[in-house]
Amino acid sequence: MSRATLFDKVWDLHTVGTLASGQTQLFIGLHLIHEVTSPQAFAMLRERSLGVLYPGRTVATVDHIVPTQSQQRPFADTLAEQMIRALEDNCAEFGIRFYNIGSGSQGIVHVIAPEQGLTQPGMTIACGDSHTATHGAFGAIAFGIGTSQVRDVLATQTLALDKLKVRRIEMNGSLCPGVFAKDVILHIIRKLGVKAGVGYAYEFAGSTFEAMNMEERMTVCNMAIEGGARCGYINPDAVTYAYLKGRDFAPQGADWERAVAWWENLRSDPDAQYDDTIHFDAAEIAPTVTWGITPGQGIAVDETVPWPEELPGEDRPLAEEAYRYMDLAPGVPIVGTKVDVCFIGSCTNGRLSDLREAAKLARGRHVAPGVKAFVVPGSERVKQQAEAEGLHAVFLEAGFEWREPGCSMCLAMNPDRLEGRQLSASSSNRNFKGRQGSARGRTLLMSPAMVVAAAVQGHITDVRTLLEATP
Ligand SMILES: CC(C)[C@H](C(=O)O)[C@@H](O)C(=O)O
Ligand code: SF4
Repeated sequence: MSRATLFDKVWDLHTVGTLASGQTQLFIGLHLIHEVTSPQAFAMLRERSLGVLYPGRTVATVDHIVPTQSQQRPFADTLAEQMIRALEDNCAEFGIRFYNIGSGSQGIVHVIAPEQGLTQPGMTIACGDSHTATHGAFGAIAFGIGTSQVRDVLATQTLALDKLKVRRIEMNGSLCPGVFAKDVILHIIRKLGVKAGVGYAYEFAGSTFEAMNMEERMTVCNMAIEGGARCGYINPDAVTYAYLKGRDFAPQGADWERAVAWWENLRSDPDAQYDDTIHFDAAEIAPTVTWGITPGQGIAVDETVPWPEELPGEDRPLAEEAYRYMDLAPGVPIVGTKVDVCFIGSCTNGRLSDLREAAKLARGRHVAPGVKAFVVPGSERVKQQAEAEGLHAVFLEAGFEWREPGCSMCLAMNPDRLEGRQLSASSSNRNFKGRQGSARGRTLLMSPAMVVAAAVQGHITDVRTLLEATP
């Protein structure tokens, strides 16, 4: 198998057969489920009197609907209570491992699987959730699926799929101070657009990604879908293996050596054929922030909101819609935009290294008057580790709230919501209209460090100006 990409190799190794439709029947190694997209799938199984074929290959957690303040049961929200009950019942009935609240391992699905070593190189991973590409950071082929496909995986452990093309996104060089993995992916999406990846898997390659730790790689792969790519991945390397070694579900002893040799074998060949290759230079990336209503409407923090004439013709109608919705005028600097709410968390930036970066900047500073700022760890383990390091104390002292793990205000299927026209500085991945709970609420996406900068200044701030003053 020379001249093959990791994507090709993993796809071929998991191909059960070709269906009459021409689609591939693909075996799914790991299936992750949460409370939002699974109940109907289980209902469909029951309707057809089907069971779960390999219950050991499905792992469940609860994340979207969990309150991040009082988690006392029954939840105040009866719909949320019903959803968690349904998951509890389904997992009990079908013998599926469930990381429930208080288990010590609950959290956002894309945070908990990697931290337990469930996510491994060369796997096929599916989840009824569009940000499943996060797991591609390990060199897995991981993608989001719909509820009827969740049913298919439960019943057959396979999916009927069309093979994707592969685009290599090569970035080389070091990131400038104040520039993080989040800025890298916001920059890529800004340059390529939110639809460019449709029909593609994105392979992120080059020295910039090689220099990233696993959590940074997850941040990048997490947002592949925001660039239209259903799946994004990075070839596994020594960084991947060092992260995985010793985790709960990682291979042990002699199996470990065998696994590493196998994973190495799955890396894209040096002369692999790609359907497309795009080059970026890391040095050209500045702290990046979105000004509009898609993750592609981003600018460097020291730029002004773009004029329609500066944008390609096809992007102008959406820009007009965004000026109106966001109440931001073209030509105006984004720095200085007043913020109401500052949110650090989500499957993009709710991991320990994100909280460490944020705490570094928050230390010795205070949230500006009138700003509500809160930190939501991505999982119970992240919370526990952060507390062991004293990060929670740094945040609390700086005037941030310190919450229980969950998706929280990333999409506001829980009590954490914007109100009215509030504007949020958010470390999450989507800035769609109404995304954070209020039909007219506004979201600016940025790195956790930029969220802290906004929180302490009360307005969008170039994090580099604070870094210079950070001891
Ligand atoms: C609720 C879920 C299906 C949804 C997704 O697919 O991504 C959510 O996680 C999101 O981020 O919008
Ligand atoms: S944190 Fe946000 S993006 Fe991630 S799974 Fe939850 S709702 Fe979706």
